[in-house]
Amino acid sequence: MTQFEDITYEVDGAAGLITINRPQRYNAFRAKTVDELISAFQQAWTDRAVRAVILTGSGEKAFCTGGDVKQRAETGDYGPSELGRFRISDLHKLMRDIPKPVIAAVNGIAIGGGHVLQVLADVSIAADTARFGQAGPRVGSFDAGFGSAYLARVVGEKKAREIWMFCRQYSADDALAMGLINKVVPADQLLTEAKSWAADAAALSPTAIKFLKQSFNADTDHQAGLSNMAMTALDMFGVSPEGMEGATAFAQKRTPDFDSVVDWH
Ligand SMILES: CC(C)(COP(=O)(O)OP(=O)(O)OC[C@H]1O[C@@H](n2cnc3c(N)ncnc32)[C@H](O)[C@@H]1OP(=O)(O)O)[C@@H](O)C(=O)NCCC(=O)NCCSC(=O)c1cc(O)c2ccccc2c1O
Repeated sequence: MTQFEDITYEVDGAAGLITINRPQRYNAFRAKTVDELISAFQQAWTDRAVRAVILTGSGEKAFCTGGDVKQRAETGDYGPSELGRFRISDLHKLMRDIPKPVIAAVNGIAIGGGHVLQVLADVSIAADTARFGQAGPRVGSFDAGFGSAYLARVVGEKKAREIWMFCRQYSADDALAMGLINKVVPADQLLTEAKSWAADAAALSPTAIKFLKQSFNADTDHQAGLSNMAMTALDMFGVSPEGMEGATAFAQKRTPDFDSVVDWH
């Protein structure tokens, strides 16, 4: 089994269990974390014993809080990576393409790029203590690819626009009511519940599930092109004065002053 630094990966019954393990940063991801997540999802794809993948976060506070904003404030990027590029877009596509159900077990706050991961999971089960939301415009970032377009498919245009344009946080019950997640359970039952969903999937035809997942995806696969363009834009915006003001303000624990740096054209 591959040893990882930022995540853990184990096979538990029919489930490939991937846990983001950076609790000191509320399970925010850096480039290395994303490399490791890709590697774990690829292992799960080819392992016949794995019939569903569970994605969760370590500790009780956070599922994943997206990009590591402190790292970005320090270096303007998400740090070194195996292939020399930040592969979050590849991870998004992999979560969609892996022909097995991806179950997000949301154990705490899912925000920013961490929220996008739970949106892209095939199903999401949340602890009653979990919270949900987007944060990009607060920290000089955005996901104008799957993070916005696919979210709108999940919760509808009005709600998706509210989520991104006001950066509020929502409870697990709110998330369930808007169709953002599939089930809420007491926090101490979260992993048991997610594993039982994986076991249920394991009793079904793998090929039928593969065709169904590919069919569901086909209707939104064009969003991958949008995602490529959005990530190119984000690379440029992230290092702009406005993008950096958001990250720097977060790292310095102050309110961002976007007015002083915005380029109104
Ligand atoms: C998540 C919070 C709302 C929690 O607030 P709370 O008050 O409960 O806790 P603290 O704020 O005190 O946080 C505890 C502790 O964790 C650190 N931390 C939390 N989140 C992050 C993070 N994302 N990066 C680094 N560190 C984090 C926090 O600093 C505290 O540490 P101390 O040492 O001070 O104790 C709140 O923390 C919050 O709003 N967090 C930031 C959420 C956020 O803005 N996420 C990033 C959005 S941008 C993004 O995700 C993104 C995704 C992509 O896919 C990209 C792709 C390409 C380019 C850019 C991308 C990108 O930017």
